Formats: sequence, structure tokens, C-alpha cells
Amino acid sequence: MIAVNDIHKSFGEAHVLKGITTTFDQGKTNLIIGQSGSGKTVFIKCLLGLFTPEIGTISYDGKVYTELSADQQRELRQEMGMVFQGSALFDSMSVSGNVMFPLEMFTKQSKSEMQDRVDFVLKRVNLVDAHHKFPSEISGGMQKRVAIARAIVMHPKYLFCDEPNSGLDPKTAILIDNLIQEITEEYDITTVINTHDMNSVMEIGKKIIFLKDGLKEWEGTNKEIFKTDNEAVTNFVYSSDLFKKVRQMYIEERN
Ligand SMILES: Nc1ncnc2c1ncn2[C@@H]1O[C@H](COP(=O)(O)OP(=O)(O)OP(=O)(O)O)[C@@H](O)[C@H]1O
Repeated sequence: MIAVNDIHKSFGEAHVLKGITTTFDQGKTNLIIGQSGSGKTVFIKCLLGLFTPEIGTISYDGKVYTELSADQQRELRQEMGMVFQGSALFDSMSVSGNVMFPLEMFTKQSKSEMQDRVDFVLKRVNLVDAHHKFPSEISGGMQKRVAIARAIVMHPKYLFCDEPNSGLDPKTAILIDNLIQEITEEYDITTVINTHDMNSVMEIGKKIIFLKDGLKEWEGTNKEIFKTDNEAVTNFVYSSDLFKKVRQMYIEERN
């Protein structure tokens, strides 16, 4: 579990995060949503330890990041997996090489141990015949699977995903969402996803944090977001007529 307590982050005069308090539960897909510029990326970078909040604390299963030694912080960061927007694979490395990279960097495992683990995670993300291919030779959806395999290869306790569905068609996006949710539950990972995808909100939003102007405007589940009267949330989530109709039908069905 990650506990965030009143964090503030500024850049010069710009006060970007203005006191956010929340928790992200283990074994759940936790989503951060909000308009462009609301502070989602800065928030996820604070969770990754890439930015240090000036005020407030972030603790990871009871360990407060800023109270750890440099070595302990490094160890904690090795427990974090990251799926970057656009996958961020190394173009010059094969699929297998990309997934093996963190093991080569951070462990002293033998080549055959590493290969076994790579084979296991690639199989887990349903990529069996792609080991020797290069990123440019596989589809965007397959690239995401490789990025997920690379993010979980070190058995992370925490998984962060920045816009995991960007650039994917709706059907592939659903498959990737489902994969992230399955992996989160199967390995009991605390997963935090920064997303603009309303389908993800509805389908895998076990906990949703809505940021507005650097503050937590609302939090709840995907069931509760259907019913909320919070105007900022409804204007954002139901900005399209289709979603407005879906919400209306859902409310009528339940009355
Ligand atoms: N390194 C930085 N230096 C100065 N200002 C920054 C920095 N990073 C982010 N900001 C500012 O913080 C604010 C929030 O940015 P952030 O990227 O977190 O928004 P976001 O919600 O992720 O937006 P989007 O959905 O478009 O990615 C913006 O006004 C941005 O200009």
C-alpha cells in the first residue's frame, strides 16, 4: 500500500501539487484522472521518487521514502516497475533483450536464470513467438505487452503506468487494461495508472483519484463515479454525449 500524506510540489512560483492525501491499495488498479495540466504526471513522478515534494510524505508499506538512506531508496526503487507512455523500448534490442535489461542491470543472476524469467514473463503477457523480434517489427499492442513484461520482470511490489493505452485501438486498449488488472491481482501489486481513457475508468477503476488544479477533487470507485454529483467530475468524465447517455441509463436502471 502507498500512503500519500499532504504532498506539495512547486517549480519556482508554480505551486503544482497543493496538498494531496490519499492511499493506493495493494492488489488493486488505482487510477489517477484529471484534465491536462492538473498535475497527474508530477504526482506519478513523486510516487516514483523522481521528484521530492517540499512538504508531505509518501510511504510504501510503512517506509517513508525521505526517511530512507540512499541505499534503501535505491532498493525501494528496484521494487517499482514502470510502463512508460509510448512503451519506451530500446529499438536496437530484441524483445528478449529489452525484458532482460533490468535483470542484467540490477541482479547477479546467471544467463540461464535470466532467460528463464524472461521466458516466463513473456509467456505471462501472451507473447510466445516474439523473443527475437525488434520493437519496430511488432504492433503497438505487442510493444505494450513487452513494456509490461519488462516492468514486472523484477517482481515489483509497485507498478506505475503512464497512459498505458495511448496510441492503441479501443479493442487492444481493453486487452492491455485487462492484462494490467490480472497481473495486479495475481501478484498482489500496488498499481497506479495515469489515464485519460474513460473506458479504463469504467472497467478497471477499482479506486479513482480525480485531480483538479493540483488538488484531489474527488476519489471513489468506478461504481461510485456513475452516481457522483460532483460537477467537476461529471463534466470531465461525461464530457461526451455517449457517456452522458450511458450514465443516465445506469442511474435509471438502478432506480
Ligand atoms: N519540471 C517542471 N518544471 C516546471 N513546471 C512543471 C514541470 N513539470 C510539470 N510542470 C507544470 O506542472 C503542471 C502540471 O503538469 P503535469 O504534466 O503534471 O500535468 P498532467 O495532468 O500530467 O497533464 P497531461 O494530462 O497533459 O499530461 C503544468 O502546469 C506544468 O507546466
